[in-house]
Parts: sequence; C-alpha cells; structure tokens
Amino acid sequence: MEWSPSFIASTACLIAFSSLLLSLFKHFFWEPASLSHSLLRGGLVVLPYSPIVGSVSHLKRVRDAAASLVLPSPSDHHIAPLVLPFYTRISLQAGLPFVYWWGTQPRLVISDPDDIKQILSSRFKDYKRSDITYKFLSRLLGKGLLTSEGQDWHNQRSILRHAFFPEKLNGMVDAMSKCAMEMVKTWEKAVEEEGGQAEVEVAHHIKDTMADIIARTSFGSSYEKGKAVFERQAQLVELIMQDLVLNSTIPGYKYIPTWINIQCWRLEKSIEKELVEIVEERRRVARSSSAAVGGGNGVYGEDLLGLMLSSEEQVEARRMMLTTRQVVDECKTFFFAGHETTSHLLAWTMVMLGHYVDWQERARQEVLQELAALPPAAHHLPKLKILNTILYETLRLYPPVPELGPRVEASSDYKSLDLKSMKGMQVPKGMSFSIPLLLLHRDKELWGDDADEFRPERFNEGITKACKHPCAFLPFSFGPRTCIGQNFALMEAKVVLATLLQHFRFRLSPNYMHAPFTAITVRPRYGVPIILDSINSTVG
Ligand code: HEM
Repeated sequence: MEWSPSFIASTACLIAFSSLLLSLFKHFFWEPASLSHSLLRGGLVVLPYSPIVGSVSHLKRVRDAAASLVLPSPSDHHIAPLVLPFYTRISLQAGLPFVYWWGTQPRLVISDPDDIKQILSSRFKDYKRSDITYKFLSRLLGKGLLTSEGQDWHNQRSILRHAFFPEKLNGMVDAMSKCAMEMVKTWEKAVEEEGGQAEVEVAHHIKDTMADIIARTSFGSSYEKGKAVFERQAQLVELIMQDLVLNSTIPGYKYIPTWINIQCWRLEKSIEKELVEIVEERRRVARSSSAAVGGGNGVYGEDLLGLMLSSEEQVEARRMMLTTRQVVDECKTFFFAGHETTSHLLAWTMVMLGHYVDWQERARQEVLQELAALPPAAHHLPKLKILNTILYETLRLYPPVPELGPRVEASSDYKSLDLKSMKGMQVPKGMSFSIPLLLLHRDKELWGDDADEFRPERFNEGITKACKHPCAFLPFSFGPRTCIGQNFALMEAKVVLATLLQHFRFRLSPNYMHAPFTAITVRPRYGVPIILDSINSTVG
C-alpha cells in the first residue's frame, strides 16, 4: 500500500472526525446515561435524560402551563405550583431530593437543611455559582461582589462589609423616609382627586420608590445623575432578559450586532462612562476637602458610595483597595441585587396587609404608638416588632429569591461532600445543586402543620424559635455569601411601610388576581391594585 500525502491526510481527517464523534457521543449520550443508571441504582429519583437538552424542554413545558394559573384567594399561599412549577410537580410525585438534567449537567434539587448548610457554609469555598449564572450576570455587573469568586470576592467583601454596618446604615434612614413621603404625596393626591378613596396599582409606585431610595442612598449629592444611570441599567436588564437563553448558551453572543445587542452596547457605554465620572468626581472632591481640613473621616460622604470609598481607607493597611472599575461594578451590583428584591418584598407585604386587615391594624397601632406622626428615624425601627414579624412571615411565604441558583464545584481538587440527599453515594463530579428556598420555607417538618398559613406571630420570639433548624429560613441565603444588603433591605422596608401605615388604611381591590410568578424574583403577575383611604388628622 502506498502512503501518499493525500492518503495520510484523509486518514488523519477520518481519525480526527471519529474521535470527535466519539467524544460527542461520550459527552451527550454515554456519560449522562451511565450516571443516570448508577444514581438510580443508588436509590435516587432521577428524571429521564433527553440527549443534549436534558430535562430543559420538560421544564419549559411545565413552566408554560403554569403561566395561566391564578389562585382562588390571597389567603391561598400554595404558590409553589406557580412559582417553581417544575420542582413542585416532580416533588409532589416523587418527593425531594431528585436529580434533573440541565443539558448534560446533572442537578440535584435539595431541601435538607444540613446539606444546605454544608454547601453554603462549611464547604462554601469548594462551590461556586454556575457558569451560566455568571455569563448572564457578569454582562450586567462586571466583576462586582455578586459575580466574583475566591480571593477577589474575599477582598471585596472585606472592604464592602464596613459600608453595611448597622451604625452606618442608620445615617440613611432620613433619605429613605423622604423617598417614602414622595410616594405618600402621590397617593394622597390620587385619594383627594377621587373624593376620599382611590384604587392605585401600588407595585410600580413601590418599584419607583425603591429605585429612588437606592439612588439617593448610593449617591447622595450626585443623586440625579445616579438615578438616571440606574434607569438605564433597568432598561439594560430588560433587554438582556429578552435574549437570556442566547446570551448564556452561545459563546461570544454579546459581540454579534443584533438589534438588541446594539441597544445594549449603547446603554453599557453610557452607564459605564457616567458611573466612572461620578466615582472620580467623588474621589477628587474628597481629596481636595481632605487636604483642606487635614484629612479625617466623612470627606467621602455618608452615602453608600462614600462609605465604600472610605471603607477602602480602613483596610488600606492590608493593601486592599477597590479600583474605580470595581467601585463602578459594585454600584451596578447594589442596584441590581437590591432594587427588585426589596420592591417585591414590599409589594407582597402590601398584599398580605391588604388582605389580613387585622394585622394591618395591629402594625399601625404599633407604628402610631412608637412614632405618632413623626417620620421614621433609626431609633424607632428596632421597636417595630410586629412589623418585623410581618416582614419575616412575608419573606417566608413569598421569598423574593425563590431558589438559590445552581452551585457547582469550584476546582478540580475539591473533596466530595457528604450529603444525606445522596443516600450514601459519593457526589459525582460535575453535579450541580439547586436549593429551592420556597419549598424549604414550607416544609412541615421544619415549620409545623401550619406552614402554609400566614401567621406572623410564629416569629414573636425570633427566627430560631420559629422553626426547627437554623437553615430553615434563608430568604437572604446563609454563610459567608449571605446577602450583604439584608439590614439595608429590612430597614428600608420598615421605613416605607411605617410611613404608609401612618397615612393610609388600605385593602386589596376586588380586581386583584393572586398569581405570583418568577422572573428572577417572585412577582405579582397582574400587579397589586389597592384601595386606599387617607387617615389624615387621625394620626397621633
Ligand atoms: C428583600 C430584599 C433582598 C433579598 C430577599 C435578597 C436576597 C439575596 C440572596 C438570596 C442572596 C444570595 C444569592 C445567591 O447566593 O445566589 C443575595 C446576595 C446579595 N445581595 Fe441581596 N437581597 C435583598 C436585598 C439586597 C440589597 C438591598 C442589596 C444592596 C444594597 C443586596 C446586595 C446583595 C449582594 C451584593 C449579594 C452578593 C453577596 C456575595 O456574594 O457576597 N441585596 N441577596
């Protein structure tokens, strides 16, 4: 046989092609099928694997079918079939835990609090958010706290945590209260125009007010400019969400000049430019005022941006500094992570108080007793205990983040976890984990037989007495990567609600339809129409 160059080339091509086919076969068929088999043999519930797409088409069918569901009444808190329809359907048939397939990646859905504790706390360094989550988020947020890992994350968190200390946040209550009063004035005007009572769709007013609060508390004196930037960021989120699947699956998709991408590029450029200007201007002013007064604290300002920049100084000795680029990414992160979440917490609390008007009245009595007609101040907030229990109960039944997105192993030399959910088996390499907080918060073993009822009094003696495990209530997650903004969020929720309770009695409109759904956060599908009555002179 003659070994001509063309024979050698075609043989090499054939070998390359065959090995490509073999590795595709291995990746898309053989490995998932054999893993499925061994997990099933070990006693786990595993959904059938469909080549390439895994369980994704099944998941989408169930989600689409749930889109038309409406619950009969706001006192029906069985929202899991609407909010996490896929998990609910499977767990009703087979229980938790179970494994489904995100493409070729196996995903274990767990709700055992000890297992959750390992993943989020004791072994948190070995697990990170999945690449799909990062692809989507890093386009929006760059490399801020939410999208960083390892040492990078650790340095940022060490600097930023100073900005969220309660004594620092206390200085922001005034700004929060002013924003809440703006909303009250708009609603009072509507009530006056309608002759003493008005129906208002409150969800979008709340969202605007929350945007206002985060812009004011982030940027203080540069508020107007900051608010305009955040408005553009909200548009950017909408646009990226439209192309979410393409963005997270096709490598380099964001560079293709589609109509949406071109809009995104424009927005990204202007957001970037203006945030850099705000940060550099603040640094410049701080430098010149510090030179004038001979240094000292407070020169950066008491808003989040100022606190971020002055926190840098406190850890400078350890040579940890945020670059302007990082500060810009943190500003975007705070808006993204703190705006929708808190808006929806407040919208659901309005639904609960508009339906359980006895709880509304109790909360109002407490607010009037502690504040009379005064605007909320930092020292009032710890005294609003009933309001606190109402917020916790709303966070339990309607957690704005219903599921902690997939965690995967962070490095190749990780040591496998020892999870009860794996029924004695080793966690296979490449397994990801999903933690459905919504289902955890309704687990009757952890919360008792009344887990599906709205009973704020279960929190009367704090979170630990309300449930049977420290990891049963995780609206803000748990462990080192717990939400950095949770004190901020609860503070603004209390300030806004206390202000509303001082000024209005309200109830849900008969037009309200109880249909929560998930679009990253848990939202009311048809808004929250509320009937408002002004309290006026009865306050105090
Ligand atoms: C009711 C309101 C809020 C809820 C329910 C909430 C919930 C959460 C949850 C569940 C996580 C963990 C996500 C995960 O691990 O996948 C998280 C992380 C985070 N949240 Fe919040 N959040 C709220 C408000 C805020 C606010 C107001 C801010 C900032 C001003 C904020 C900033 C962040 C940041 C930066 C992280 C990432 C922390 C890290 O990875 O170290 N959040 N939040």
